[in-house]
Amino acid sequence: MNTIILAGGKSSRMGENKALMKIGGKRIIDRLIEEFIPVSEKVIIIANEELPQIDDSVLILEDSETFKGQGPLAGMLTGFTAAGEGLCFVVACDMPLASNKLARQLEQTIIDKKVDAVIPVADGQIHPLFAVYNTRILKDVIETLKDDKRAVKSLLDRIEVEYIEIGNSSVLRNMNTKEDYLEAKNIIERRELH
Ligand SMILES: Nc1nc2c(ncn2[C@@H]2O[C@H](COP(=O)(O)OP(=O)(O)OP(=O)(O)O)[C@@H](O)[C@H]2O)c(=O)[nH]1
Repeated sequence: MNTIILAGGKSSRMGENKALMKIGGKRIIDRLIEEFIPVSEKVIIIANEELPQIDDSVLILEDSETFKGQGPLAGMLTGFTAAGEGLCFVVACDMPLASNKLARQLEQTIIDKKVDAVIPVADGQIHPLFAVYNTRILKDVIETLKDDKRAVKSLLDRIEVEYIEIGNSSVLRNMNTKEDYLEAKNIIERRELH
């Protein structure tokens, strides 16, 4: 499995690049790289601005010119193209609690069920930006973007998806605002103190 970290958003609600914010003295992007390198053949980051000092083993790419900045689907297009045939785990750069354990569970499910994507559901909410996809859906990603549909949900309507209920999980917590950041920071720093 390859891992694609989506980091090409505008972070407009946060007011600063979410990927580069620090928790416990470490940037969130570096936390994600460390978490997913051990379970990935390749880790690929899709970003639209410079990310300084990233681990040498990680590939950093930009959105394609055609769909630049058009949302997470544009990043998935670049990531799936670079990854080639096979399975890709997609994670947003604003999920500092993301764990490789859950990613591996999703990977096992996509292998067993032979579907196009496996997406976790928590508290009735789907999390397509923490999910495993088979890159054979690349053409569906392109068609969705060409139809000017930017929501990942529009892609899901075209492909075969297995949803897995995982209950109430902080692993899937994402951060859009300063308040979300402080909550995630508290959880992680408290955990790392013990
Ligand atoms: N490559 C790429 N990633 C994106 C793009 N838009 C959003 N993302 C990523 O998708 C994830 C979810 O993004 P959002 O929180 O919805 O959007 P955002 O632009 O980061 O933040 P806001 O500007 O506050 O909406 C984050 O990891 C973003 O970095 C894009 O156009 N290209």
